[in-house]
Order: sequence, then structure tokens, then C-alpha cells
Amino acid sequence: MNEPPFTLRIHVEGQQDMDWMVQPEDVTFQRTLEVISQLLPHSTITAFEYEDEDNDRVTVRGDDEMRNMFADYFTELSEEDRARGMFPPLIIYPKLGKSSQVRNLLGLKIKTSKSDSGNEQEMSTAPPDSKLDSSSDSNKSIHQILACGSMKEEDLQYVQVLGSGNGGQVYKTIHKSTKSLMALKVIQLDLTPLVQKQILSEMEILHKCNSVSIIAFYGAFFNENKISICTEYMDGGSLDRYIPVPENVLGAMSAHIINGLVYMWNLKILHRDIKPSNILVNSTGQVKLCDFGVSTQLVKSIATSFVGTNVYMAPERIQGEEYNILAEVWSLGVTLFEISTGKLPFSSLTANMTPFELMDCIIMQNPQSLPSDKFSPDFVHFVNLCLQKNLRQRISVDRLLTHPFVKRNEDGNSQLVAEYVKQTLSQRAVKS
Ligand SMILES: Nc1ncnc2c1ncn2[C@@H]1O[C@H](COP(=O)(O)OP(=O)(O)OP(=O)(O)O)[C@@H](O)[C@H]1O
Repeated sequence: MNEPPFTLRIHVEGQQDMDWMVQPEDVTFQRTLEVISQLLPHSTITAFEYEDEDNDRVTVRGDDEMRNMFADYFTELSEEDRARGMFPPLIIYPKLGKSSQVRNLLGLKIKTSKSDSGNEQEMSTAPPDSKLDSSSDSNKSIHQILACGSMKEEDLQYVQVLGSGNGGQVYKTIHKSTKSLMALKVIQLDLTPLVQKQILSEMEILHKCNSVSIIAFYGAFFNENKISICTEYMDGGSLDRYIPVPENVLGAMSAHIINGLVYMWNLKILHRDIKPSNILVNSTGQVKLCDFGVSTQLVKSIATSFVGTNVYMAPERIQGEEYNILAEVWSLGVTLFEISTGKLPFSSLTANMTPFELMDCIIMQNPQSLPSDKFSPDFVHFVNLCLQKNLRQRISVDRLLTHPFVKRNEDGNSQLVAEYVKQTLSQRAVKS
């Protein structure tokens, strides 16, 4: 079939949807049931349903029916969405099998245990732990806290400053009751309570993002004139501190970066600030994107306080055109160029340029290619395609996923990344 990856959205009545990025030709019916069982650990699931073009429910009980479901999905996609590489989530509805548990009319299990209030649904409203490779107890308890929506300053103990950026500081913290490490970004912003509320509500969507390539979001709160955003902690920090990264390692990292971006693009969420400092790594070889600009209001509030064109912005964005995925592809190209060479792809760029000169440089200049004597032809070609000023020539999401540089690295070799991160961290420790 060779169709691009897209999101399967698992919908269970009364629970938060779980999004799962799948590659249609790789995912099996059995694997899908396993993922569903993470959401419904106490139920026996043997089938699920989806809605066809007439909104009739069609049951899927095996691999053949699953292939038909994918075929239906791709047939129904509009040409426009396909051309833009936008794939809306395909919603599936697990069919709950019968068990000895007491059930209500909706087929949901009813608590019958001691602490029971009588008619409470047993299914938790906590966001599902869909980090497919992380089912630790600490993760579960973190999600339970989130379900209460009660992340507060007093829950966290500050350990150290991890870094600071435009307008904020990031701290390593310990979540007291679960003893989990978390990162807390604190930004000072003078906003009305109404705007604060709007920001928090816009950030809610992050609870629905479940991808191993996206930093987990644990919650956000305002305290006086500061917003605190609590996320997963990554012990390797951000990629700007690793520059230059050898091509083989960066190739493996790119698989995770692209996976994260495509996951969010499929949810119609744009990052808006792709750059090395927004890509985090850890010593288990995971690579994750952070700082998605999901809250328009927050992006606006930060932008009015800390103005700036940054060197990763696409020329068309600087010129005020509509911001879209292709602008993100450009930023990805600048990011990969910088991480691999330690330089930016604009020859006349200097550190002391005014914002106007910087804008002029990005708009007027043709970006350089990676040196062909230092990097593989595939990598040079891929970055060149990301850095096409002409939007028609810039690589589309479809072509991006099938490009030889991406294909060659698609397993994301976590072991290689882990070794590299650990080695770099220990070299840093020796130096300091
Ligand atoms: N979840 C995290 N885990 C570990 N380190 C982090 C985490 N989030 C951020 N950091 C570290 O904190 C630094 C500062 O992050 P911050 O997002 O404030 O700024 P930035 O991305 O460098 O710049 P800007 O504010 O322009 O986006 C990062 O460069 C990174 O090294």
C-alpha cells in the first residue's frame, strides 16, 4: 500500500481520546488491540469499529478488515488534504467484549468495590498512558495527577536551573508526591485573568498529544504574573548544546524529530519555533520536540514582550505570508544544517546584525548547501530540499517521509543516540 503515516484516534466513551501514529503497512490488527488494551486494561477487546463514508459503523476483526479500513480512509481523503500532507485522524471505537463485570447500558463497567459510590464508571478519566514504550508506575501516577488538573507550585520542589531563553527560565524540579523529575518553564507575563484562562484552555490540547517524539505535558498554572509550564524532564538537555553532531547520529535523531513533527501536523498542530534548543534528548536515546506553540494567545503574549525575527524562520513567514507546514520544513532544514555544521546556511549572516538586516539576509540570500565533502549526498540533498525558497520546490511532507535520508534512518537507532548522549554528558562532566 505504501501510504504515509497518520493518526489512529482511539475513542472510548467517557475517556480522553488516545492518538497513535501508525504506518499503515506496518501496523497489525493484533498490535492495535494491544494498544487499545492500554486504554481499557480491564476489558477484553476483540474488535473495534470505524465509520465509513455514510457514517455507518464497520466492524474490524482481523488484518484483512483492517486493510479495508485503511483503504477506505485513503479513498475518502480529499485531494487537497493529500497534497498538503494533512491527514485527519481516523477514529476507531473499541468494541467492549462481555465479562463477568456488572455493566450499564453503555457497556461501561460499573464499580462494585468497597469505595464505590454506587454508579460511578470505573473507567478513569485520566489521559491514557499511550507512551507505547513507557508504562512505568511513575508515569501512571503522573497522569492521575493530571486528571485532577491540579498541578500547583507547592507540588514541586526546585532542584536547579536548566537554562533560560527568551523571557523565561527552565528549572529541574521534583514532583513531591510521585518523586518524578519534571522540567518547569516559568515565563513572566503581565496578563489579565481572562487571557490567562484562555492560554490554559488552549494548552489543554497538549494533554492529548501522546507520542514518544513529543515531550509529555503535565500541566500549566499561573501564579501572579508568571506562567509555569510543567513537562517531562530530559536528562540530555537540548541539541544546541551538542553542536556539531556527527551525521550518523543526527540521521538517527532526525527520524524522531520528523516523527514528532508529522504526528503533530496530522493533528493540525504546528510547532512554530523549530530550532535546536527546542529538541531535547535523553540518555536512553529518546529525542523529543518541546515548546509547541499551541496557544495562540501565549505565542502572542510572548511575542509582544520579546520581539524578534529568528534565524530559523522561513522567508515567506518573515514576509507575512500564511504560516504553514512548509515553513516548518524550512526551519527543520536550517536546524539540521546548524546541528551538523555549527553554522547557519546564510553566508553573509553576522552576529551583530539588526533584526532588519537579518530579515533581509534570509529573504534575499539563497541558502548554502552542506559541504559535499563532509556529508553524504542523501543528507545534502535532503537539507537542500528543505531550504528551497520557492515553495513549489520545497519538499512536501509525503516526499519528506520517503526521502532516502529519512528512509535510511527510519528506525531512529536509539542505542546510537543513547551512547552519543551519554558520552557527551560524561565529557562535559569531566571538563566542568
Ligand atoms: N524538558 C526539559 N528537560 C531538560 N532541559 C530542558 C527542558 N526544557 C528546556 N530545557 C533546557 O532549558 C533551556 C532553556 O529553554 P527555553 O525553552 O527557556 O529557551 P530556548 O528554547 O533556549 O530559547 P527560547 O526561549 O528562545 O525558545 C533549553 O535550551 C534546554 O537546554
